[in-house]
Amino acid sequence: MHPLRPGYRLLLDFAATGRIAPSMTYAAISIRDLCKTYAGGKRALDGVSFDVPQGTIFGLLGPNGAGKSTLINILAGLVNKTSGTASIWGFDIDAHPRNAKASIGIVNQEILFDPFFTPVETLEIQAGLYGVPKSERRSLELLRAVHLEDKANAYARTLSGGMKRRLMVAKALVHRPPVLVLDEPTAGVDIQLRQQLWAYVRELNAAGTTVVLTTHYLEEAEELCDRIAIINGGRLVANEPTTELVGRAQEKVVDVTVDRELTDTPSASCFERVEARGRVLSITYRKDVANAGEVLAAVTRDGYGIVDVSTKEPDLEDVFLSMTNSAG
Ligand SMILES: Nc1ncnc2c1ncn2[C@@H]1O[C@H](COP(=O)(O)OP(=O)(O)OP(=O)(O)O)[C@@H](O)[C@H]1O
Repeated sequence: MHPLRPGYRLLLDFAATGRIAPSMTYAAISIRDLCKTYAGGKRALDGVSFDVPQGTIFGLLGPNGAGKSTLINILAGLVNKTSGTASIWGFDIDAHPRNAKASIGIVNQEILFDPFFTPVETLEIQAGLYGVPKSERRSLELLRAVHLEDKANAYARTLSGGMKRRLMVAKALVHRPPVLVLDEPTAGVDIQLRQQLWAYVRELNAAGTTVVLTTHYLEEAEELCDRIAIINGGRLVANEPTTELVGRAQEKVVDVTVDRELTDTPSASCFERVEARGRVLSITYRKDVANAGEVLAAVTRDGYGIVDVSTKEPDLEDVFLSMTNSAG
């Protein structure tokens, strides 16, 4: 038996199977009534409660200053909460801080590592900090996974910004945490690298890792995340499957091309707004007030023939703005 730290015993189970054993009994992360008031009196979190289900890619969204980093830093053990509870992989962060820490890998917004170590040394040192035995380290495998194998022996200070960020991801994974948190991982990363990073996130998730990410790229959250929570001003304003959240945007736009130049702009009580350009009418309506058939019928009532119709589904940006505005 290895002289293991308590947290590492847990990790051996993951290492033995090569997969993270799912359990139906607890959420990957569970947060209840979490509050944080900073020393100066700023209330950054105000009674936040939610669960991150195991096996999901979970998006945590919110405008600048919403409290996302505060929440992640509490999970990481870097910020002390004022009240409430949080557990990671079933381990309460107060009662079992070591096991809780061993269960999570966090990629912070800031790039943090010693510029004089090489990537492979950086990962070996991190593995040492987590008590991962030498025989179970996989520094080169991780560097390959984040496309840095050819930089394994370069000084970290010579890496580009995108490479450093990928090294941060590899560093967060050395102890095989079942939960990976990425705090704004793609800020300042170009499109190609971003796609590589997301492809790797999807791979990790497919192998069983629960992923939590904060991002300002709403369309990415929409594309990647199974479920999205939105915080604003320290409060949770939404926590739903992505499809339901998007479905909650009530406004819909239908572009109608008519059979002749528009001489006047048709109006109807079911239209929220109308814009006319040449032969095209862009009509905004509320899904809870009217349907597309009623909107089109109103256009033909005005004597226009319809040549073409296209609709635009609301994206997360619309939902996000309407929710954060109404909560504010
Ligand atoms: N150490 C601190 N002391 C005092 N106030 C703080 C401290 N850290 C954060 N805050 C304040 O708490 C609030 C929440 O900040 P936090 O960094 O958690 O937000 P965020 O959602 O992560 O924002 P961003 O997307 O800009 O990183 C902000 O008003 C911030 O100014």
